[in-house]
Amino acid sequence: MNETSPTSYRAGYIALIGRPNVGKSTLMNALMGQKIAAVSPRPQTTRQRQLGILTLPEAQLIFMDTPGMHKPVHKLGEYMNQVAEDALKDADVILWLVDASVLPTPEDLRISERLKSINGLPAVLLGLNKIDLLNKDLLTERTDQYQALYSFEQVIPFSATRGDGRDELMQALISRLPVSEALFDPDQITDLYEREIAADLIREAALLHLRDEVPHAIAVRIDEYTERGEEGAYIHATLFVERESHKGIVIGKGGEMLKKIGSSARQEIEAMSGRRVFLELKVKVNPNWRNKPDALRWLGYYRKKDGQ
Ligand SMILES: Nc1nc2c(ncn2[C@@H]2O[C@H](COP(=O)(O)OP(=O)(O)OP(=O)(O)O)[C@@H](O)[C@H]2O)c(=O)[nH]1
Repeated sequence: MNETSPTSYRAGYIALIGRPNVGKSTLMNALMGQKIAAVSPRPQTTRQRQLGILTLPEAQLIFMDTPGMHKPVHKLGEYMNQVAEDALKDADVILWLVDASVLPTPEDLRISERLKSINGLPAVLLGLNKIDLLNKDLLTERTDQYQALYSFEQVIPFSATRGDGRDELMQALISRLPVSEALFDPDQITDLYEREIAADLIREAALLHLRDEVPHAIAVRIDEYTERGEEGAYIHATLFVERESHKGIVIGKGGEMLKKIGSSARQEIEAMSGRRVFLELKVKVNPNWRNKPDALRWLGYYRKKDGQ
């Protein structure tokens, strides 16, 4: 097969869906060979849709990493669910990821009901992730349990962290993309600007270091992102929390916590951007920001498509 032939090249969109914490961002980062999506052990790390563009000699795979589908409890939650649904309609193939190490949950059931309620969906593949945590004898049984949820075109067991099944997964996806020329420049790997990625990495560092009740109420705004030539980049960012008490927790005793968050985030941003970074963080209270449409808008959580 001639790899450059326009009649054999494939390109298209792959929607990654699944309940929070099943490994969508981990898979995307692993396939891309670099970190472009925030990953953390806490659910709902991914808030906005973002593209990961992987250009290979035979195909261009455009991954849409979507926020985990969950029951919305505030406006931000509603926004996140809407983003996920939009991605489904735009996709050429849907990859529904589940955590094979556990039984299907009520949230998985909700997703299956949602998919069944949308007409004219593209092919839906089941990605059984985290098989490294599953006893091999259980794989068939677990596959049956998930297949009972939806009539999938194909089931692919894999492990995003260990790499098992990754080639099969890639082949399954590529074979379902339309024959097309590349849709993005081969050098482009994401549609997010570096500063948006940096904001996500700072939020991720905060999620990793903080205790349960605070993290979801944190938003990050990049106030300044300046190139300083050979010296690297200077970034000033504000972490918004909902309560005065949370501000104290984020800053920590003698500023220790904020220092830790800043130091982890700086290392991640340096790895992502390939240059030195000077990072300054500040914490501000914006009460109940998750329920304020104007705050959501200036923090970037509006639906770009509708211009809302
Ligand atoms: N053991 C194991 N852990 C995994 C695997 N894939 C992902 N994880 C872990 O699962 C957790 C959640 O991963 P994420 O990639 O953030 O999950 P997500 O589905 O993007 O989550 P949201 O952003 O909340 O929607 C992280 O701690 C990952 O390291 C896997 O194949 N095996």
